[in-house]
Amino acid sequence: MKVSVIGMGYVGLVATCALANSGHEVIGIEKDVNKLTKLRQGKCPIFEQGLDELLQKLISENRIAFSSGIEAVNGSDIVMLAVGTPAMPNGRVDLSQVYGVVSELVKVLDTPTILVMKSTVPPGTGESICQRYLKNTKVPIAYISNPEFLREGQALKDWYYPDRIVIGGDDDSAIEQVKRLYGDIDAPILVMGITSAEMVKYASNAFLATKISFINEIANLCELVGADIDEVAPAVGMDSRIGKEFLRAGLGYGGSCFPKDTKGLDYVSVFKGYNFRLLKAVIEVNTNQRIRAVRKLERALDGLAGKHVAILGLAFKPGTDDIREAPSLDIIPLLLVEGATVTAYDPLATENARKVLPPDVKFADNPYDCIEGAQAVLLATEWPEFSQLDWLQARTRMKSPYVILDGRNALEKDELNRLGFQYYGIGR
Ligand SMILES: NC(=O)C1=CN([C@@H]2O[C@H](COP(=O)(O)OP(=O)(O)OC[C@H]3O[C@@H](n4cnc5c(N)ncnc54)[C@H](O)[C@@H]3O)[C@@H](O)[C@H]2O)C=CC1
Ligand SMILES: O=C(O)[C@H]1O[C@H](OP(=O)(O)OP(=O)(O)OC[C@H]2O[C@@H](n3ccc(=O)[nH]c3=O)[C@H](O)[C@@H]2O)[C@H](O)[C@@H](O)[C@@H]1O
Repeated sequence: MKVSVIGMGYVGLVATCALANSGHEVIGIEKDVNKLTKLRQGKCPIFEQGLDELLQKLISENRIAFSSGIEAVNGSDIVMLAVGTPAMPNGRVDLSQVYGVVSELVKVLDTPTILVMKSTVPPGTGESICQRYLKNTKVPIAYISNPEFLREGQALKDWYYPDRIVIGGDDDSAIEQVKRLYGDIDAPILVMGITSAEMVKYASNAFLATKISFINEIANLCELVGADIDEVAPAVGMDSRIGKEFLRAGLGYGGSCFPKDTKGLDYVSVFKGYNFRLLKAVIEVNTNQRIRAVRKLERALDGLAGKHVAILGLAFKPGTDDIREAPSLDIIPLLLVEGATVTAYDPLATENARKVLPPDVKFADNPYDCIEGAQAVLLATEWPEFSQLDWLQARTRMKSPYVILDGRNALEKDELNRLGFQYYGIGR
């Protein structure tokens, strides 16, 4: 099939490469000329294991193309939208990129097509687009909601092996065409109304965020009653009705989607006159989890003023250079405000973090230099290299009282205590 994908962010680029790799004729459309130049050279603007290689292979085999002009969509069987839907400060979803593209599309399209919404948009958006933009177009444009569930760091695997494919629409022929798009993927395909498909995406992210905030609350309680979350969480998760995934306690969820989608769904609820209390609590617990970490450091160091804290890990999770809504970005400014000195290290995300963190943060080239002279280490992202660190050597680089706050429960507590550290985890 001939497919245009608009927006070469994370999702758009993965979709473009994966669809081209599946044999579709794909053109990726991006308005940011810097990104476009990189893409044409075979360089991904984001880090994702295996994506650079796939992009280069597709370019060398002439199986992928990029354009900055939206007119390139003409002749496509499917036009897929993967532009950003960021949160506004009040939590409302900023749909300006989506509406901007849709209003341009209806002007330039001169061949019938199917508009497939990959971006995460609040329930009701698709119906509103159909009413406002797709009623009296020059050529017929069908609308399909097709939310994406991939995770950063394993995006290609998630694309090819999804748990389900959700197709929301009411045009049978368009639904069949979109099913063909995923013809090589072996997964259940669920067809439903447009608004239900949009809700599936928000409900899924909100539920996963709820699991994380729930286990964080249990971990906080474990600390008070003397239980160990490492023993509790796996045993709880073994109940197949609960499931073992997303029960890792830590500094709370970050990333480009859970924070914005939970706030976005809460905004929709308020707007519709519904008080989604549980969701509000999930968001509040997530914020508090960062603050609790700062307070733990403050107690362990007997105040933060004049103390040196080393931060290991800046990305919102390992395997990515993405720092959007990362716990480190909330915690570091709090430490600075309390008068601490901060050094930081991340194997991939330093350059991205440097652009947004205050200038007084010092960045190290390796974990040992980061730890040098620090009284406390906060492990904020569970990169494997941190668990494999020579902690004995690390201790010789630190100063008393040798505090480790393991914000991801990724380190060997007993071993670190044996080496003379004051170890603190989350609920262990
Ligand atoms: N990042 C992720 O892991 C996932 C994201 N999503 C959803 O996918 C959507 C996209 O997310 P990201 O890829 O992270 O977004 P992003 O914000 O990183 O990228 C969006 C891209 O669209 C481009 N763009 C905006 N307007 C354009 C226009 N008129 N013409 C051409 N290009 C245009 C921007 O320049 C940018 O490169 C969001 O709705 C997000 O919620 C869904 C699942 C996973
Ligand atoms: O809508 C999206 O953008 C995507 O959001 C998440 O994917 P992603 O943000 O890439 O990352 P996750 O692996 O889900 O982790 C999100 C955050 O939760 C945290 N987390 C995750 C699991 C856990 O048990 N505990 C925990 O604190 C991670 O550290 C990370 O900060 C979802 O997992 C995807 O299904 C979804 O498509």
